[in-house]
Amino acid sequence: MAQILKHSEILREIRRNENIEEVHGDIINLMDWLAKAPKYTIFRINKLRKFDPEIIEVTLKLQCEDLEFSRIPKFYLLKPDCLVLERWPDDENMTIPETEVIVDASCAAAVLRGAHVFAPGVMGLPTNCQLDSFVSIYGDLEEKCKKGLKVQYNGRKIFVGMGQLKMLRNQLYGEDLEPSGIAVHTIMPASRLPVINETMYPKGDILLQNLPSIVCGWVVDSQPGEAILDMCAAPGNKTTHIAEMSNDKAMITAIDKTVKKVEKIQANAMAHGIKCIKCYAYDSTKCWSDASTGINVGPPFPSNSFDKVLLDAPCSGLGQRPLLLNKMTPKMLNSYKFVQRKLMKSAVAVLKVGGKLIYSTCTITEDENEGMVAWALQEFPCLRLVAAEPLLGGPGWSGCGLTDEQRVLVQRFGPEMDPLRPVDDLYRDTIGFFIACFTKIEN
Ligand SMILES: C[S@@+](CC[C@H](N)C(=O)[O-])C[C@H]1O[C@@H](n2cnc3c(N)ncnc32)[C@H](O)[C@@H]1O
Repeated sequence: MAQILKHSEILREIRRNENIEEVHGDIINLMDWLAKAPKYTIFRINKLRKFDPEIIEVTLKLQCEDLEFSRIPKFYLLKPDCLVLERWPDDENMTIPETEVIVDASCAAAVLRGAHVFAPGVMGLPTNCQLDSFVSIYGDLEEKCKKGLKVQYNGRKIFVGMGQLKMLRNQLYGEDLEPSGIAVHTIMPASRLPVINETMYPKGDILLQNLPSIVCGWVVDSQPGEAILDMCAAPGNKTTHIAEMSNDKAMITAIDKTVKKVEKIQANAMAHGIKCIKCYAYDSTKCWSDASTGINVGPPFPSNSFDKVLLDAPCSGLGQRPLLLNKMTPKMLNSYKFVQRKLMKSAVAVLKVGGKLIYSTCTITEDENEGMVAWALQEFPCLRLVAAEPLLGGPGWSGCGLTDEQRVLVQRFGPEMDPLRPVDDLYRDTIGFFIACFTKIEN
């Protein structure tokens, strides 16, 4: 349970309700939910390319034969740009091999979401293993397993799946060795999510993306000809989505802090066959200056420049699932709202009157979500909160500075069931995420 948060004081920072007794049960449920993988795998489909679902069907049928199962998981297009894959049926039995491979916590989390085990994540492997033998994959929950362990690991560990060994000890451990590539080919994660990945398609055709991130693109709803600023864009997963939604016809400006990060956005755009994105390495907290002449020369930009601004803010990232290990301290957790406020200030300045500002985070804390919305509405009287449509996630938390009328305008993706808006299981069993949408009514 709440062991995933090393610092129990963090619980108080997540939801600052004065009556902590009242919300304690909710927070414990939230921690349990965070520790598990979502029940669905989601891929974003590149609308600019033709998508062939048969590749997935054929792959799943082959896996089904290997596993000696009788049927494949369900999969379907939720929308033309969103593919949903369900889990392997629960009544099909999985065998658990005796040989144990120990992997680090982030690798274990990836396996639970259907990934293979890559060499740098392998902490322990017995000496007498055979290539292609079947192994059980365990995640080290305490970071106490020494790299290269030869014997059984007896620390706190969690079974995350079974697979087939593709590398031996001499390829994984040794001085001056920097191993790369797949060390264990995952066959069946403990979550029963299918092992399907982007490499089965030409680069840029499909992208593994969490459903709320895709919803965020739908909220931006980019149209051809619109001037759109993506203030915190790297690696460009939402930037490429909004470009694709506009059929590569919006005028998108993407910013991130460093040249390296901007190169990632450019590579992503190229793989997706997108031309309508201009990228800049810049500090978005300073992306506004009235001495500037226009948006085409890059930041800083004049006031009232963009039809839409996406502020997908740097955040504490506590919505990631499964969250198996977390080193966040209360001090770190408290630091994010300050940069978010600075970014919000620039976002409001460069947004046109009548324009749309979309604020999002992949975290669960009140301060970074409802708290930011309440702060922005108080700080910028020119802003009005509008419905972040399509409203697919739940309403914002109560007791966090928003009225019920305001709570239903935002989207909080989490396990809560709020009578203000029932939410379909598909949109509840995602990562923790938050989206709010504002419009600027005057200067
Ligand atoms: C949540 S991630 C963005 C993810 C991205 N929108 C996507 O969907 O692929 C936040 C990003 O904000 C960037 N960032 C943080 N502070 C920034 C600043 N002052 N100016 C510009 N970018 C910043 C980080 O480098 C990071 O890439």
